[in-house]
Amino acid sequence: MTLGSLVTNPRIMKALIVLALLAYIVSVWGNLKSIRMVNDEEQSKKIKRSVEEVIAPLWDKIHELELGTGPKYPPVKFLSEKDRKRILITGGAGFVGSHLADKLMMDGYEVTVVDNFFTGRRRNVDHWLGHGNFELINHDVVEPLFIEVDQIYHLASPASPPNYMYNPIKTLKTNTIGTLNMLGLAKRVGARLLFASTSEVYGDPEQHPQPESYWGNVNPIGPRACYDEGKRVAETMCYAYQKQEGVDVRVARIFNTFGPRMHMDDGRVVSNFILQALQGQPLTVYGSGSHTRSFQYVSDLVNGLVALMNSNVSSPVNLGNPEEHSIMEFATIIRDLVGSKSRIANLPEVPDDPQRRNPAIEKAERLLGWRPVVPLHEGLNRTIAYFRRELQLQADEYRPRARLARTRHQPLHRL
Ligand SMILES: O=c1ccn([C@@H]2O[C@H](COP(=O)(O)OP(=O)(O)O[C@H]3OC[C@@H](O)[C@H](O)[C@H]3O)[C@@H](O)[C@H]2O)c(=O)[nH]1
Repeated sequence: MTLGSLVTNPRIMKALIVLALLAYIVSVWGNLKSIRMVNDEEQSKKIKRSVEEVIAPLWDKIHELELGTGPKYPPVKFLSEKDRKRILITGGAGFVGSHLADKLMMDGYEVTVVDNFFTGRRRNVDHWLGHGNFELINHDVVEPLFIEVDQIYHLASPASPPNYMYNPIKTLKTNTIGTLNMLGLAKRVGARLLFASTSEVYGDPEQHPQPESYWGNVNPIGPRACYDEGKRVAETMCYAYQKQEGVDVRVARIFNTFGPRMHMDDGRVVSNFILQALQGQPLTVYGSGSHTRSFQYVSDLVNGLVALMNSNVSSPVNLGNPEEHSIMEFATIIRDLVGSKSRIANLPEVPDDPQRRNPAIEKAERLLGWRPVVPLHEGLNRTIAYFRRELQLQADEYRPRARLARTRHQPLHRL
């Protein structure tokens, strides 16, 4: 059969056309496949690149941790096992408690902070989180606590008048049931307990300055009674446990204290005046402003608490700075230090407000070798700097306002 006859044969011709078509399809499919393979390769390279970008910082972090260059803590002294006491601070995330935690941590002790975060804040102690000597427990002292410790600083309680008056029953429970629970713990584990009492046990004092021997002048049914009487009965409990159960107790009567980490809007006079001066608001003086207070800086107080805890003085000791000012003087001092043009506004006086307060500190000087050393202006400047920073940090989120007391003449005047 010749080639010509093959081409002219229609059946063979059809078969040749089908074959040619098949060959074409196969070649097109082959080309497509090779194009797809090139795309796939590029895609997987891209994915690999972006995964590397995400993972790289994690590798750096792991490397950092391996080298021990992770979170940086303030320098901590090394103490041998024998000297490294286990210390509990109730209310340790609060204003005074967190400064005390700093000191005890830096001195090398094992510190357990217990707080219910009613007025305490996690960020006051978050620079210690993760440290081997530090533990933070979210717990309310109104419930019993079972841990092993050598010393207990029992500070848990709201301290600013608007805060402690906000829920008087809770303030009473914290100072009574809470103190019973902590004394029970001290008894069980043989720990020494220091109770943070207050100058408010002297009420509106008729003796001036106030020595520890003064019994006070407290209205037992007034608006401040939940705190004043709560603290007074807590002192009674300490000495009952000492007498009946042999618990080793210390009682610090703490006078007005200020410093960084005070709540900006907790309603105390220092925080109110600084905030008002920084925001150009009127400084609110309750009554004529002739009543007096004596203010100590927080680091002085912390040194006093530690000296008292480690002393052999078990009767109450005043801790305060005897430099006394009228509230009106105090308003002008703060306004001048802030450099503010705020005016001073006199509001109605608050009920049962103690008229004069000044600590007699001879006992602390004689028996503890302690006296306050930070001058008022220096402490105020540090506190003002802290409030300025806080206001900047919070500028985008929320504008704190000074909190005003409830007065005899409700509602409060508009300023
Ligand atoms: O805006 C304000 C706030 C307060 N004040 C006055 O300033 C004085 C001090 O008031 P604070 O609220 O700071 O503190 P107080 O002295 O009343 O109570 C304090 O006493 C000692 C501690 O135990 C407690 O921290 C707290 O109860 C009071 O006379 C108060 O009436 C003002 O005039 N204007």
